[in-house]
Amino acid sequence: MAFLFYGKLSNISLLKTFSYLSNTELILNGKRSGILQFAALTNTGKRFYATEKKVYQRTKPHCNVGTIGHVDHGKTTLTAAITKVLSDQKLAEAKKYSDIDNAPEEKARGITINVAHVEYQTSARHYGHTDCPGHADYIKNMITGAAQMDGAILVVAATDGVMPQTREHLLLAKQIGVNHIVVFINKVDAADAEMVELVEMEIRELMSEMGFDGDNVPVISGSALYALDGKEPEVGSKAILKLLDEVDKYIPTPTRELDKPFLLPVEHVYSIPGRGTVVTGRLERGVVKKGADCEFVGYSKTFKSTISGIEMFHQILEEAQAGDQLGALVRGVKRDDVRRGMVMCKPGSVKSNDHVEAQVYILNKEEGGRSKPFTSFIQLQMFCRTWDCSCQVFIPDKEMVMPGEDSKLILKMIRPMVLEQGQRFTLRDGSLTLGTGVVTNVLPQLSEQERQTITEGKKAREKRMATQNTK
Ligand SMILES: Nc1nc2c(ncn2[C@@H]2O[C@H](COP(=O)(O)OP(=O)(O)OP(=O)(O)O)[C@@H](O)[C@H]2O)c(=O)[nH]1
Ligand SMILES: [Mg+2]
Repeated sequence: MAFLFYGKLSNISLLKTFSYLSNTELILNGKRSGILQFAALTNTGKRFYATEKKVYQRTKPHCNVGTIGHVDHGKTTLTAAITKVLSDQKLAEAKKYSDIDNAPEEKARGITINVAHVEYQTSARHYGHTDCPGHADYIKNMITGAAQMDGAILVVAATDGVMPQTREHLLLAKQIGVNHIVVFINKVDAADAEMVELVEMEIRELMSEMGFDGDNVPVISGSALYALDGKEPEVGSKAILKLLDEVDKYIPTPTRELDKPFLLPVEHVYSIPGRGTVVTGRLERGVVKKGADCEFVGYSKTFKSTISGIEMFHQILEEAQAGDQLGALVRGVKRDDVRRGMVMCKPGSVKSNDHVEAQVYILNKEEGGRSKPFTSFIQLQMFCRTWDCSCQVFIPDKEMVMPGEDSKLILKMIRPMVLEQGQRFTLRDGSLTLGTGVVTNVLPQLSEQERQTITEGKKAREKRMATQNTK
């Protein structure tokens, strides 16, 4: 943030010399007062300074990427090098290594993640780029979607080749649906050509083994350090530009949520005398028009209706877009037919389900989680969109999950709800948040008998808890 002006507010004439001030952030007596408005300034007589605040201009498609890979392979150096090389073309602000590595803390659902968000552009796109300082931060960031990646740059040092965290990050990326990965073989200044070739073969093989298109993934080799230091452009800055070119081409621009069939998780249901039933919520995706057919799905029910009116802030709309908080008047639906947690969507566009595979990060005690591990068959409450539902947990590939670990889990729910691949959720045990996760696979629906077993398990558990409390 550029420091522009410091003075007394009574001195308005001085302010006017800064014609671009209407686009600046005002800090009054140390407190941020939002975007500067001339009208708000007159006669306050307080000391202030104004700083420039950049406004995001949507001129290019946006895409979120990040660097992943083994410790010390050069993820942060590469991030800094990208901003350096692009700043020479006025497409980024150069960030120093230390600016990136001192990542600020971010809270994502009770979990603290150190994550640096860097911004840059190529001629084709605008990028948000995530770099984390440590392995644990990568794991948490990827699972919670703190900065959801549309694609990633896998950094592999030519001096080391594939290492345990190279595998782990790739596996996690595959698991949570980051399918487009561009590889950067780094540190070629410290390895011979033969070595670089071997590492490329190794990484292609590993990626194929994990279900990526190993034969065709773009692999670029270079030296992030040389690019950052402005040395030997062939392996330095030119390699970075080649990498960015491949990122532009290989990682698809995410489809805009507006292009998808509409979906609204129901928050509240009201009955308005003389008019009918109104459901409210935030439109998660798509565009909804007055007169459109809709379907309600959730809590084992599915039924159709028509949207006869849309309102936002007590004003009537013809059409609402993803992101809008709206109320929809629905024809022929009784108040008791709909409840919070159902979704209102384009007919046939989603299904409910009660059995999923997920990748979950379990909070440790400091993050507000449990202090003890848990094993299969534990009953938890799953919170997702506007609903919550009891579920039974299975750990498919280990005995128990420790706090602070991530794990694959199978979740069986007491009743079918709308669940989709890529959806994020929280697991809670009473008032304790146990973990956060992402649905990686929707599995075949449970049989009635299986669901009954979970219901009985839940009742038995509640009874046990009740007797424990009365003792
Ligand atoms: N020779 C050489 N060294 C490099 C290159 N890129 C990075 N390094 C060095 O490798 C070390 C680790 O680089 P970082 O960028 O911190 O690696 P990182 O992957 O971010 O490491 P973590 O965040 O700790 O996982 C540093 O000492 C860098 O200077 C390169 O292209 N060539
Ligand atoms: Mg780093």
